[in-house]
Amino acid sequence: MNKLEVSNLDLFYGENHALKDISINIPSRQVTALIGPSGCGKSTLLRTLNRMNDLVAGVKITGTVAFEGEDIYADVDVKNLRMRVGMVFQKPNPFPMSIYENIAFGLKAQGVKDKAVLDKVVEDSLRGAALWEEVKDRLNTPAFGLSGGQQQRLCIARAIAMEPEVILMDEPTSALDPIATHKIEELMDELRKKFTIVIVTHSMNQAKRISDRTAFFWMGELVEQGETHQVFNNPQDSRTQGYVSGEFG
Ligand SMILES: Nc1ncnc2c1ncn2[C@@H]1O[C@H](COP(=O)(O)OP(=O)(O)OP(=O)(O)O)[C@@H](O)[C@H]1O
Repeated sequence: MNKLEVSNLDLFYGENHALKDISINIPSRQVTALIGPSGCGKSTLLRTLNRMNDLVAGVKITGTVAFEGEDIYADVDVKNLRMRVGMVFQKPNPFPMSIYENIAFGLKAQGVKDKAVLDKVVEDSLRGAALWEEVKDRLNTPAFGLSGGQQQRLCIARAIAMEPEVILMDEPTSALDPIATHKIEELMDELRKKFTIVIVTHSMNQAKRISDRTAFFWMGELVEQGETHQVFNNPQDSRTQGYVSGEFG
């Protein structure tokens, strides 16, 4: 089943035609990787999936993005959409508060006050992000005291706490060292059991290691998409072939 279906999507930043007639299906509970050279539109596409581009002045979008069959650019509650389609950014961005409060923040904003409920969500989310064991004895200390890799897992835990259906990840490991990157990649195997994941990555090895499907972008076009092993081992388009073999990009 497809969680998201993008059809004939065009996006302009003013005069810049950044996405050209994109159609792509994102299957449930799989990891879909978006790859391609810098500026080809990967992050732009990612941001259209929960309407983050709405925040950019002068953006024009045509085509449809259906989430569970419903067009998210029609009359939808955008706040609710962003809860169901969460996001993890390139640079870890914990809130300037304790580890506990980082996770509890979203629920508290929704009016949840019961300490037992909050405690459980905090623990479950930190376990889900493979961070619990490292932080369980210092939940009330500032999140900024964590390492970069731990901060990124905290941001994943914060996303999980809202029980999203989809998690969008924009180069989530590009600011991390290889060991922290490895931890996040290991975590993906657990996350894909519960969530649909779309990840932008510059690392072809990362896409190969963690994704089920890969889509290759080139100058705003979606050139090729398919099962990851097929896109890397038997690309159909010469531009994909050139990119995955490291000839350019
Ligand atoms: N907020 C914005 N306002 C105007 N133009 C933008 C904005 N964000 C991206 N663009 C332009 O849209 C095009 C696609 O950019 P995008 O960031 O989606 O590419 P990308 O493939 O994610 O690149 P990178 O790998 O470098 O992050 C580029 O020409 C970029 O300059």
